[in-house]
Amino acid sequence: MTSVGAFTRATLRAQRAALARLAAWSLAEVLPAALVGLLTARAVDDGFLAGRPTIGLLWLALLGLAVLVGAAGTNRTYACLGDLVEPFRDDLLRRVTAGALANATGGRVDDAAVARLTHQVEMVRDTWAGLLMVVRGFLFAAGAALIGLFSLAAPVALLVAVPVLAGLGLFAAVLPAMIARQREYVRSDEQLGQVAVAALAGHRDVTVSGTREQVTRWVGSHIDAQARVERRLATMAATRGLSLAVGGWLPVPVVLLAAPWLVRQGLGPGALLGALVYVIRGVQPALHTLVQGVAAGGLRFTVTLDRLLRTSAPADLAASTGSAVSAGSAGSTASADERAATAAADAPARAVRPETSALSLRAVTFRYGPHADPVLDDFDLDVPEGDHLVIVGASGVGKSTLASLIAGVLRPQSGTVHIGGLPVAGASPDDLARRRVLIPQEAYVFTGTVRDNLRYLSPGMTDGVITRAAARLGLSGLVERLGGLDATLHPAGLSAGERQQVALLRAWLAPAPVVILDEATCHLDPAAEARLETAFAERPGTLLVIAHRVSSALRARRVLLLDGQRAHLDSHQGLLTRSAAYRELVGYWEAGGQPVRSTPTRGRSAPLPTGSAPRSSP
Ligand SMILES: Nc1ncnc2c1ncn2[C@@H]1O[C@H](COP(=O)(O)OP(=O)(O)OP(=O)(O)O)[C@@H](O)[C@H]1O
Repeated sequence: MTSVGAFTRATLRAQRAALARLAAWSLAEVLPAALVGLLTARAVDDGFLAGRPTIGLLWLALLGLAVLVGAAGTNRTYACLGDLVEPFRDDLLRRVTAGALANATGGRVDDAAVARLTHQVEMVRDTWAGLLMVVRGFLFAAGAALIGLFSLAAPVALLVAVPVLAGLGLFAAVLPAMIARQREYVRSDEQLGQVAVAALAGHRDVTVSGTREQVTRWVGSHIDAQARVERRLATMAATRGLSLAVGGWLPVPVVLLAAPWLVRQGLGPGALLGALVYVIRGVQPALHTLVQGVAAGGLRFTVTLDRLLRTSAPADLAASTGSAVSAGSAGSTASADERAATAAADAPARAVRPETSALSLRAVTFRYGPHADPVLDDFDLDVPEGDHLVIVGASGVGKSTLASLIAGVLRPQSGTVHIGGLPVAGASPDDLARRRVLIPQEAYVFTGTVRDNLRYLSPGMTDGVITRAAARLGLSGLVERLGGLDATLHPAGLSAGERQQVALLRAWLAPAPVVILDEATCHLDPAAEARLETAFAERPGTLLVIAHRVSSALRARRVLLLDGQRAHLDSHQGLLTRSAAYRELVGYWEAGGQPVRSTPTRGRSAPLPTGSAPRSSP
């Protein structure tokens, strides 16, 4: 990848002629700065102090002429700046566009990314222009002042040069740390933005699932991090002030303290005044502009250009993927998710990060209120990777509560829950979202395009993958009925079954390897339910189903029966043989009724056997 230094050097080399023109007009611009001290000294020593005010005024008139030449120079430097900056912007834009094309997946360019990058290019162009003017201004203005000072009084020039160089050295020494802090700032600013957008976009889910407190903590931790970074940045600003004090202000007392000695060396009062004018009007503002300009725009320029060059390096990308433009070949995060989903849609037998799909609950106790009976009491459960577990039990026994505890939507009062080795307590919403998707009985859809509803858990998913997944789940007809991916979906216009199918397709596309269906097919007919459940069982990862019909239990590898007093884990056949409660439950189902809870009291759940063999593909 091209570095910021290499890119700017190459740009400057390619624009030598424009740089030479800028330098020539800059010389004209700094003419007054070079002459101001000399002409002031002449006006005072040869004119006003010598009793010849006309001569003094003539010297000042000459200074006025120099100011006019300087103004013309300033005017022309801006025209030259355009010649330097516009080709720089064009180069960068070309590079960014080429990078976006190379990053395109499935023939689609990420429009939002291109818009963001283009905006950043404009920002880099502006800061580049500012930086050129600041550095050029310092070199010419401070150079002119020091040359003027030298020709007026060489010893004063030497006295001034020492603190100026010390101030510059101090600034140069802290510059790398400043760049690092600025980079940290940009990164944490971006992260906070992403977190805020995620929290805002999901506020309905957050409210519905009662996770407001966790999300508030999560956003709050990013705000605190941002505040810490800003404080560190402010400390750097203080160091900047120190270098300005040394380089810009120290020369004044140095010259004043040395004044008696300078006068003894034969320096007239006019020359002394002229020397101070060079320091106060020339060196000091030049240094101030340099330090402030480099610290603000320069740091932004370096950090933003660095990020642009990193994110839009078509050559590097082509090298890493073997092809500059090839469907599904780019190395971005979105395309990685897409590859996972493509694998899920096209080759269900292939594993999607199965190492993250095992579940375990240890000594979990949960109650809804401090004085309520525990819904789960000292409860243990192990679900191995790739399992297909159906949870059954009477209404109100705690099946949805268990699903919410596994998903991290509820937190137990005691005990631990792990998904793929990750402790659910304290996991961020992002971490949880990467591992599990929970579809409740009342599916969540929102007003927006069908595509946005389906990509809600997998942003960046291409239409091709969505269409293939819909076909795989037998939901192409639904997508067509809804008017296609571009059509706007109005939740009120959908039946409960259609809402469930949208949510199921969305869950299928999600990168999470653990899928929890909490009566998520209860509004579908048995045939549709069977088709969708079978498809989810073939999806790589672990599947948990809270059963609505006995047929779900027949399809599962294992069945977990919650009966209030005990929990039983076995195959459907095994439970039929061994558990009277299960036989009763199946009897209710077969009679077309809803099982009701028969045992209101709860005791310690029986320790459950921990199945170990992974589910095999049917
Ligand atoms: N938010 C809540 N506040 C207080 N109690 C609750 C809450 N949600 C559920 N409960 C109670 O917790 C117990 C378990 O409820 P849960 O919904 O987990 O059972 P379930 O087995 O999923 O029932 P169903 O099959 O009817 O959905 C029930 O007694 C229920 O009334």
